[in-house]
Amino acid sequence: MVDVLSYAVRGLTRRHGTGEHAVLANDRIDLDVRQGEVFGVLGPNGAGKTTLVRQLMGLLRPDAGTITLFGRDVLAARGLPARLAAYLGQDDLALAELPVATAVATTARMRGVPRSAVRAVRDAVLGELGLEAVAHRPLSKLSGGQRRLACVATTLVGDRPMLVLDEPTTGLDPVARRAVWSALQRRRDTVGVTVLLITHNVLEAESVLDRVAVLDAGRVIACDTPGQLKASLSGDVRLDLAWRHDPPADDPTVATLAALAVVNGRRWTIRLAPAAARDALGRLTAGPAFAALDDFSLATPSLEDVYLTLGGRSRDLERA
Ligand SMILES: Nc1ncnc2c1ncn2[C@@H]1O[C@H](COP(=O)(O)OP(=O)(O)OP(=O)(O)O)[C@@H](O)[C@H]1O
Repeated sequence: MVDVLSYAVRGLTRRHGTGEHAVLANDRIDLDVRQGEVFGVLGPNGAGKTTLVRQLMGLLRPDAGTITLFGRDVLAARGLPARLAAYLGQDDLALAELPVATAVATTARMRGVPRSAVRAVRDAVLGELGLEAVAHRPLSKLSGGQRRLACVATTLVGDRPMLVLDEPTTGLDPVARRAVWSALQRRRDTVGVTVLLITHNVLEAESVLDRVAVLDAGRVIACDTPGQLKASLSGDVRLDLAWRHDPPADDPTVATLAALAVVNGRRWTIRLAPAAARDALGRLTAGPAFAALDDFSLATPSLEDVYLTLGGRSRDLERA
Protein backbone atom coordinates (compact mmCIF):
# COMPACT_ATOMS: atom_id res chain seq x y z
CA MET A 1 0.00 0.00 0.00
CA VAL A 2 1.27 3.47 -0.86
CA ASP A 3 1.63 5.47 2.33
CA VAL A 4 -0.04 8.80 1.52
CA LEU A 5 0.90 11.55 3.93
CA SER A 6 -1.87 13.40 5.72
CA TYR A 7 -0.16 16.74 5.18
CA ALA A 8 2.94 17.36 3.08
CA VAL A 9 4.23 20.91 3.23
CA ARG A 10 7.11 22.20 1.12
CA GLY A 11 8.79 25.59 1.18
CA LEU A 12 5.83 27.26 2.86
CA THR A 13 6.49 30.97 3.17
CA ARG A 14 4.15 33.68 4.37
CA ARG A 15 4.84 37.30 5.18
CA HIS A 16 2.42 39.54 7.12
CA GLY A 17 2.32 43.28 6.38
CA THR A 18 4.51 45.22 3.98
CA GLY A 19 7.59 47.43 3.94
CA GLU A 20 9.56 47.94 7.10
CA HIS A 21 6.75 46.47 9.24
CA ALA A 22 6.66 43.18 7.31
CA VAL A 23 7.01 40.03 9.41
CA LEU A 24 8.23 36.79 7.86
CA ALA A 25 5.85 34.57 9.85
CA ASN A 26 6.65 31.30 8.01
CA ASP A 27 10.01 30.90 6.34
CA ARG A 28 10.39 27.97 3.90
CA ILE A 29 8.68 25.39 6.15
CA ASP A 30 8.89 21.71 5.17
CA LEU A 31 6.75 19.21 7.11
CA ASP A 32 5.44 15.69 6.64
CA VAL A 33 2.51 14.64 8.84
CA ARG A 34 1.98 10.88 8.62
CA GLN A 35 -1.40 9.21 8.72
CA GLY A 36 -2.51 8.18 12.18
CA GLU A 37 0.00 10.18 14.20
CA VAL A 38 -0.46 12.92 16.75
CA PHE A 39 1.88 15.51 15.33
CA GLY A 40 2.69 18.67 17.22
CA VAL A 41 4.06 22.06 16.42
CA LEU A 42 5.76 23.53 19.47
CA GLY A 43 6.99 27.07 19.66
CA PRO A 44 6.80 30.26 21.70
CA ASN A 45 4.42 33.16 21.09
CA GLY A 46 4.88 34.66 17.66
CA ALA A 47 6.81 31.68 16.24
CA GLY A 48 4.38 31.40 13.32
CA LYS A 49 2.23 28.45 14.47
CA THR A 50 -1.19 29.98 13.80
CA THR A 51 -0.02 31.35 10.45
CA LEU A 52 1.02 27.81 9.55
CA VAL A 53 -2.27 26.11 10.47
CA ARG A 54 -4.39 28.78 8.85
CA GLN A 55 -2.61 28.03 5.60
CA LEU A 56 -3.03 24.29 6.15
CA MET A 57 -6.77 24.90 6.52
CA GLY A 58 -6.92 27.05 3.38
CA LEU A 59 -7.81 30.16 5.41
CA LEU A 60 -4.68 32.06 4.42
CA ARG A 61 -2.78 31.85 1.13
CA PRO A 62 0.96 31.33 1.25
CA ASP A 63 3.34 33.66 -0.60
CA ALA A 64 5.25 30.58 -1.75
CA GLY A 65 5.28 26.82 -1.26
CA THR A 66 2.93 23.87 -1.59
CA ILE A 67 0.54 21.99 0.71
CA THR A 68 -1.06 18.63 0.02
CA LEU A 69 -3.69 16.97 2.21
CA PHE A 70 -4.04 13.21 1.67
CA GLY A 71 -2.19 13.71 -1.61
CA ARG A 72 -4.39 16.52 -2.93
CA ASP A 73 -3.31 20.09 -3.56
CA VAL A 74 -4.87 22.36 -0.90
CA LEU A 75 -4.15 25.53 -2.87
CA ALA A 76 -5.83 24.26 -6.04
CA ALA A 77 -8.90 22.61 -4.51
CA ARG A 78 -10.99 25.23 -2.76
CA GLY A 79 -12.78 23.89 0.30
CA LEU A 80 -10.73 20.69 0.45
CA PRO A 81 -9.42 21.19 4.02
CA ALA A 82 -12.92 21.95 5.34
CA ARG A 83 -14.17 18.65 3.88
CA LEU A 84 -11.34 16.50 5.25
CA ALA A 85 -10.21 18.28 8.40
CA ALA A 86 -11.96 19.58 11.50
CA TYR A 87 -10.33 22.78 12.70
CA LEU A 88 -10.25 24.32 16.15
CA GLY A 89 -9.04 27.90 15.87
CA GLN A 90 -7.78 30.07 18.71
CA ASP A 91 -11.03 32.07 18.87
CA ASP A 92 -14.10 30.03 18.07
CA LEU A 93 -17.01 32.40 18.45
CA ALA A 94 -19.28 31.23 15.63
CA LEU A 95 -21.48 29.08 17.89
CA ALA A 96 -21.26 31.26 21.00
CA GLU A 97 -25.00 31.82 21.49
CA LEU A 98 -25.96 28.14 21.18
CA PRO A 99 -26.22 25.77 24.15
CA VAL A 100 -23.28 23.37 24.21
CA ALA A 101 -25.37 20.31 23.30
CA THR A 102 -26.96 22.13 20.34
CA ALA A 103 -23.59 23.42 19.11
CA VAL A 104 -22.18 19.91 19.16
CA ALA A 105 -25.27 18.36 17.51
CA THR A 106 -25.43 21.08 14.83
CA THR A 107 -21.78 20.61 13.96
CA ALA A 108 -22.27 16.85 13.77
CA ARG A 109 -25.19 17.31 11.36
CA MET A 110 -23.19 19.76 9.22
CA ARG A 111 -20.42 17.16 8.98
CA GLY A 112 -22.82 14.52 7.70
CA VAL A 113 -23.73 12.53 10.82
CA PRO A 114 -27.18 11.00 10.09
CA ARG A 115 -30.05 12.53 12.05
CA SER A 116 -30.76 9.19 13.75
CA ALA A 117 -27.21 9.01 15.12
CA VAL A 118 -26.72 12.62 16.21
CA ARG A 119 -28.02 12.27 19.74
CA ALA A 120 -25.75 9.31 20.52
CA VAL A 121 -22.72 11.03 18.97
CA ARG A 122 -23.43 14.22 20.90
CA ASP A 123 -23.91 12.48 24.25
CA ALA A 124 -20.79 10.37 23.77
CA VAL A 125 -18.50 13.35 23.22
CA LEU A 126 -20.09 15.39 26.03
CA GLY A 127 -19.47 12.44 28.36
CA GLU A 128 -15.97 11.90 27.08
CA LEU A 129 -14.99 15.50 27.89
CA GLY A 130 -17.01 15.79 31.13
CA LEU A 131 -19.35 18.45 29.73
CA GLU A 132 -22.70 16.95 30.78
CA ALA A 133 -23.25 19.48 33.59
CA VAL A 134 -23.04 22.46 31.22
CA ALA A 135 -24.65 20.80 28.19
CA HIS A 136 -27.70 23.07 28.21
CA ARG A 137 -25.91 26.36 28.83
CA PRO A 138 -24.93 28.70 25.95
CA LEU A 139 -21.21 28.78 25.23
CA SER A 140 -21.18 32.54 25.85
CA LYS A 141 -22.29 31.95 29.46
CA LEU A 142 -19.51 29.48 30.29
CA SER A 143 -16.11 30.05 31.86
CA GLY A 144 -13.21 30.40 29.42
CA GLY A 145 -12.02 26.84 30.10
CA GLN A 146 -15.50 25.32 29.77
CA ARG A 147 -16.03 27.19 26.50
CA ARG A 148 -12.72 25.95 25.14
CA LEU A 149 -13.64 22.39 26.09
CA ALA A 150 -17.03 22.76 24.37
CA CYS A 151 -15.27 23.98 21.23
CA VAL A 152 -12.99 20.92 21.36
CA ALA A 153 -16.16 18.78 21.54
CA THR A 154 -17.48 20.37 18.33
CA THR A 155 -14.15 19.63 16.64
CA LEU A 156 -14.27 15.94 17.60
CA VAL A 157 -17.68 15.10 16.13
CA GLY A 158 -18.25 14.08 12.53
CA ASP A 159 -15.42 11.60 11.97
CA ARG A 160 -13.07 13.84 10.00
CA PRO A 161 -9.88 11.88 9.18
CA MET A 162 -7.76 14.92 10.09
CA LEU A 163 -8.02 17.12 13.18
CA VAL A 164 -6.17 20.44 13.29
CA LEU A 165 -6.21 22.07 16.70
CA ASP A 166 -4.65 25.41 17.56
CA GLU A 167 -3.79 25.26 21.27
CA PRO A 168 -6.77 23.08 22.25
CA THR A 169 -5.96 22.95 25.96
CA THR A 170 -5.09 26.57 26.68
CA GLY A 171 -7.00 27.64 29.80
CA LEU A 172 -8.09 24.10 30.72
CA ASP A 173 -7.59 22.61 34.16
CA PRO A 174 -5.44 19.45 34.40
CA VAL A 175 -8.42 17.07 34.41
CA ALA A 176 -9.96 18.62 31.31
CA ARG A 177 -6.58 18.77 29.61
CA ARG A 178 -6.06 15.06 30.15
CA ALA A 179 -9.58 14.31 28.89
CA VAL A 180 -8.71 16.13 25.65
CA TRP A 181 -5.42 14.27 25.27
CA SER A 182 -7.20 10.93 25.85
CA ALA A 183 -9.94 11.80 23.36
CA LEU A 184 -7.37 12.59 20.68
CA GLN A 185 -5.30 9.50 21.34
CA ARG A 186 -8.42 7.31 21.39
CA ARG A 187 -9.37 8.50 17.89
CA ARG A 188 -5.85 7.92 16.69
CA ASP A 189 -5.78 4.40 18.16
CA THR A 190 -9.27 3.25 17.16
CA VAL A 191 -9.91 4.81 13.75
CA GLY A 192 -6.51 6.08 12.68
CA VAL A 193 -7.36 9.79 12.80
CA THR A 194 -4.38 12.08 12.22
CA VAL A 195 -4.02 14.94 14.67
CA LEU A 196 -2.02 18.11 14.14
CA LEU A 197 -1.84 20.05 17.34
CA ILE A 198 -0.30 23.44 18.04
CA THR A 199 1.08 24.05 21.49
CA HIS A 200 3.50 26.11 23.46
CA ASN A 201 3.19 23.81 26.41
CA VAL A 202 6.16 21.51 26.91
CA LEU A 203 4.25 19.09 29.16
CA GLU A 204 1.56 18.71 26.51
CA ALA A 205 4.18 18.08 23.85
CA GLU A 206 5.91 15.43 25.94
CA SER A 207 2.69 13.73 27.07
CA VAL A 208 0.70 13.42 23.90
CA LEU A 209 2.73 13.87 20.75
CA ASP A 210 4.13 11.09 18.55
CA ARG A 211 6.35 13.59 16.74
CA VAL A 212 6.97 17.27 17.17
CA ALA A 213 8.25 20.06 14.96
CA VAL A 214 9.90 22.84 16.91
CA LEU A 215 9.18 26.22 15.35
CA ASP A 216 11.14 29.37 16.08
CA ALA A 217 10.88 32.71 14.29
CA GLY A 218 9.01 31.12 11.37
CA ARG A 219 11.43 28.23 10.80
CA VAL A 220 11.37 24.54 11.72
CA ILE A 221 14.49 24.11 13.83
CA ALA A 222 13.92 20.41 14.64
CA CYS A 223 11.43 17.62 13.91
CA ASP A 224 11.46 14.19 15.57
CA THR A 225 9.88 12.18 18.38
CA PRO A 226 10.05 13.92 21.77
CA GLY A 227 12.31 11.08 22.98
CA GLN A 228 14.76 11.39 20.08
CA LEU A 229 14.92 15.16 20.44
CA LYS A 230 15.74 14.84 24.12
CA ALA A 231 18.27 12.07 23.47
CA SER A 232 20.11 14.45 21.13
CA LEU A 233 21.14 16.51 24.15
CA SER A 234 24.15 14.32 24.96
CA GLY A 235 23.14 13.37 28.49
CA ASP A 236 23.26 16.79 30.15
CA VAL A 237 20.91 17.43 33.06
CA ARG A 238 19.12 20.58 34.12
CA LEU A 239 19.76 22.15 37.51
CA ASP A 240 17.00 24.57 38.58
CA LEU A 241 17.67 26.87 41.51
CA ALA A 242 15.19 29.22 43.17
CA TRP A 243 16.75 31.83 45.44
CA ARG A 244 15.01 33.22 48.54
CA HIS A 245 17.20 36.33 48.23
CA ASP A 246 20.38 37.27 46.36
CA PRO A 247 22.98 34.51 46.78
CA PRO A 248 26.50 35.40 47.99
CA ALA A 249 28.25 36.58 44.81
CA ASP A 250 31.70 35.85 46.29
CA ASP A 251 30.91 32.14 46.74
CA PRO A 252 32.96 30.42 44.00
CA THR A 253 30.21 27.88 43.19
CA VAL A 254 27.61 30.64 42.91
CA ALA A 255 29.95 32.65 40.68
CA THR A 256 30.57 29.66 38.38
CA LEU A 257 26.85 28.83 38.11
CA ALA A 258 25.91 32.51 37.58
CA ALA A 259 28.07 32.58 34.47
CA LEU A 260 26.24 29.53 33.02
CA ALA A 261 22.69 30.25 34.18
CA VAL A 262 19.65 31.34 32.22
CA VAL A 263 18.19 33.77 34.74
CA ASN A 264 14.47 34.35 35.15
CA GLY A 265 13.93 36.61 38.18
CA ARG A 266 15.12 34.61 41.18
CA ARG A 267 15.12 31.36 39.17
CA TRP A 268 18.28 30.07 37.56
CA THR A 269 18.39 27.22 35.05
CA ILE A 270 21.76 25.63 34.29
CA ARG A 271 22.56 22.74 31.94
CA LEU A 272 25.49 20.63 33.11
CA ALA A 273 27.00 17.18 32.82
CA PRO A 274 25.44 14.97 35.54
CA ALA A 275 28.64 14.74 37.64
CA ALA A 276 29.19 18.53 37.51
CA ALA A 277 25.56 19.15 38.50
CA ARG A 278 25.80 16.77 41.48
CA ASP A 279 29.08 18.37 42.53
CA ALA A 280 27.69 21.93 42.29
CA LEU A 281 24.57 20.97 44.24
CA GLY A 282 26.68 19.30 46.94
CA ARG A 283 28.82 22.41 47.37
CA LEU A 284 25.81 24.75 47.34
CA THR A 285 23.91 22.81 49.98
CA ALA A 286 26.99 22.42 52.23
CA GLY A 287 28.19 26.03 51.96
CA PRO A 288 27.08 29.59 52.79
CA ALA A 289 24.80 29.86 49.71
CA PHE A 290 22.42 27.33 51.23
CA ALA A 291 20.78 29.98 53.42
CA ALA A 292 19.78 31.92 50.28
CA LEU A 293 18.45 28.86 48.49
CA ASP A 294 14.67 28.43 48.52
CA ASP A 295 14.34 25.37 46.29
CA PHE A 296 16.34 23.28 43.84
CA SER A 297 15.80 20.40 41.44
CA LEU A 298 17.85 18.24 39.14
CA ALA A 299 16.05 16.91 36.06
CA THR A 300 16.71 15.14 32.79
CA PRO A 301 16.29 17.41 29.74
CA SER A 302 12.85 18.51 28.63
CA LEU A 303 11.75 19.68 25.21
CA GLU A 304 12.32 23.20 26.48
CA ASP A 305 16.02 22.37 26.86
CA VAL A 306 16.00 21.00 23.32
CA TYR A 307 14.41 24.21 22.13
CA LEU A 308 16.95 26.43 23.89
CA THR A 309 19.89 24.29 22.77
CA LEU A 310 18.74 24.49 19.15
CA GLY A 311 18.89 28.27 19.35
CA GLY A 312 15.32 29.05 20.40
CA ARG A 313 15.34 32.66 21.47
CA SER A 314 12.32 33.01 23.67
CA ARG A 315 11.63 31.55 27.10
CA ASP A 316 7.87 31.82 27.01
CA LEU A 317 7.14 28.14 26.50
CA GLU A 318 4.79 26.88 29.21
CA ARG A 319 5.99 24.08 31.48
CA ALA A 320 2.89 23.18 33.48
N1 LIG B 1 -2.41 39.83 10.55
C1 LIG B 1 -1.13 40.06 10.88
N2 LIG B 1 -0.51 41.20 10.54
C2 LIG B 1 0.77 41.46 10.86
N3 LIG B 1 1.56 40.58 11.54
C3 LIG B 1 1.00 39.42 11.93
C4 LIG B 1 -0.37 39.10 11.62
N4 LIG B 1 -0.63 37.87 12.13
C5 LIG B 1 0.51 37.45 12.72
N5 LIG B 1 1.49 38.37 12.61
C6 LIG B 1 2.87 38.26 13.09
O1 LIG B 1 3.42 37.07 12.53
C7 LIG B 1 4.21 36.37 13.50
C8 LIG B 1 3.66 34.97 13.69
O2 LIG B 1 2.35 35.07 14.27
P1 LIG B 1 1.50 33.77 14.63
O3 LIG B 1 0.17 34.24 15.13
O4 LIG B 1 1.51 32.86 13.47
O5 LIG B 1 2.37 33.14 15.81
P2 LIG B 1 2.02 31.98 16.86
O6 LIG B 1 3.23 31.09 16.91
O7 LIG B 1 0.74 31.34 16.51
O8 LIG B 1 1.89 32.79 18.21
P3 LIG B 1 0.97 32.52 19.54
O9 LIG B 1 1.59 31.36 20.25
O10 LIG B 1 1.12 33.80 20.30
O11 LIG B 1 -0.43 32.26 19.08
C9 LIG B 1 4.20 37.24 14.75
O12 LIG B 1 5.34 38.06 14.76
C10 LIG B 1 2.93 38.08 14.60
O13 LIG B 1 3.07 39.30 15.27
